[in-house]
Amino acid sequence: MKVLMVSYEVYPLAKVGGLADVVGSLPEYLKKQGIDVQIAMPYHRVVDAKAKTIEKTELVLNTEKLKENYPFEVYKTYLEAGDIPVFLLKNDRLIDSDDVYGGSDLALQALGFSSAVFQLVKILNPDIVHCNDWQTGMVPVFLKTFMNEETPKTLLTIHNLGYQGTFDRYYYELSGLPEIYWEKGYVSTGGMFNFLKSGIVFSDFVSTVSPSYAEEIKTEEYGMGLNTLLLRLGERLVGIINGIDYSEYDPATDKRIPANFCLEDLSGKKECKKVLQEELGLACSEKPLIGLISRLVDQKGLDILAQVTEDLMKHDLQLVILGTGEERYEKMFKMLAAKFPGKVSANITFDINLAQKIYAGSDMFLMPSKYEPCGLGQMFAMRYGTVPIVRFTGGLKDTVKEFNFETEEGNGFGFYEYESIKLKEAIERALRAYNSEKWSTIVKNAMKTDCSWEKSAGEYKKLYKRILKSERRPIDA
Ligand SMILES: Nc1ncnc2c1ncn2[C@@H]1O[C@H](COP(=O)(O)OP(=O)(O)O[C@H]2O[C@H](CO)[C@@H](O)[C@H](O)[C@H]2O)[C@@H](O)[C@H]1O
Repeated sequence: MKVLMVSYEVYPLAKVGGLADVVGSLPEYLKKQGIDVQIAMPYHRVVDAKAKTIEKTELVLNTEKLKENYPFEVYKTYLEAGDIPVFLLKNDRLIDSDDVYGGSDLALQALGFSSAVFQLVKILNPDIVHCNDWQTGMVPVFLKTFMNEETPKTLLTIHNLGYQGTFDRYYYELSGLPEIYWEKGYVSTGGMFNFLKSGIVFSDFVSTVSPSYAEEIKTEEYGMGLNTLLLRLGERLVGIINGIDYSEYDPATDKRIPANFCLEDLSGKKECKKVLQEELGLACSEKPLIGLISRLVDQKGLDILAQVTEDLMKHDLQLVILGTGEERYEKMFKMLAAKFPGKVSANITFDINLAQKIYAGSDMFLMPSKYEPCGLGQMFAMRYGTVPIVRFTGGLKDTVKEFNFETEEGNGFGFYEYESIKLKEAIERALRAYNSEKWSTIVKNAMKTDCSWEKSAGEYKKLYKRILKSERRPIDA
């Protein structure tokens, strides 16, 4: 079975968030399941610094379905893990920024890229095209509109419904697609061209990154205006929990952390904490150290955290933040660090090595998300013996269970209602547990939680088979 995965982010070539982690690691595990996987992504400028070798191919992909042609040259590299071919689609006019999402015209860039992928599909001839997020939402539209018998089936994975890629109608006119799609509301919401919705309407199957989120997005509360459409998908909407790469992220062998450790010998974790405290100017002590690594955006529950930070500071604890995002949150954490030196460290930067040190050196990991399609942070944290404190929503609900002092089951702490008081109570429960004799049991339970890709890659394989067997989905289903 041949699968072409299409994504804007692929770790290590270009990473902004969790999308990169998933598309950078899942293919290796799919290959182990016997699937022939290839990847297509834009040739972002950052790729040059991350790829070991890049070769130019003879291929040029014309965006002939669009009103104007934006030729994409095709380069090729490989993901070291699993030796997976990656096609890099290059057009310097459209990809004109050092930042993955910093392009001067992101709508045109994504439209051009998707149209070029359509041409690439005709050349590579996969059985399934597996698209990811709004940036690739137009690929299924081009495929279904101009399809013949050989056209592959399509799967669109939603990593985050909060980002739909909505743009002015002007871009729909550039797409060269039939006006009837607009009239029927297949490609728009509220008078705007909506890339993600287009992808959902035109894909054969849609998946998201946890079973709970797959249920949640059918409701008004989480559906971001697309709940009715998602509900109508019925069996064609599937939730598969993400995994993390257990060979790359292994506390027993990870070279990015100051000392290695494992379930049987946790002494290295203490060393990681000490070095982290020293590096970040925190007082070296046994006090519980809470880490938070996140894009600093509303989704991540930072508004309810803001309401309780002062109260939390009354406790004997330390807090390390790593993130970038909305200015108000960046400012909030900087001010907190200034007010509580030695107790709070705010690192407003993007640094994957520091992230690793925080996952390994913290005692607890905070993720109070308003919504969370899957969440990888809590998985990395647990792998490194760091106990998650989460809001039980989406993938957080599927991976973290409240520790029960009687049965000694559970790998973390959490709360359901999106309220600051509930968050504060969950943190306080974790702090009490830290000072109890049960703490090492909780740490070990977290480390024993299986977040590896093996099982989920098997689920994707089953889904691909199901997609191949099923009828093509009519556009207006
Ligand atoms: N400043 C910084 N420096 C270094 N590393 C940083 C960083 N800020 C964030 N990261 C890293 O970026 C990744 C974030 O992944 P998440 O899955 O937790 O969230 P994200 O919202 O980006 O992903 C979306 O897609 C993923 C993948 O499907 C879903 O799990 C998730 O729920 C959904 O919101 C982690 O690897 C984290 O360590």
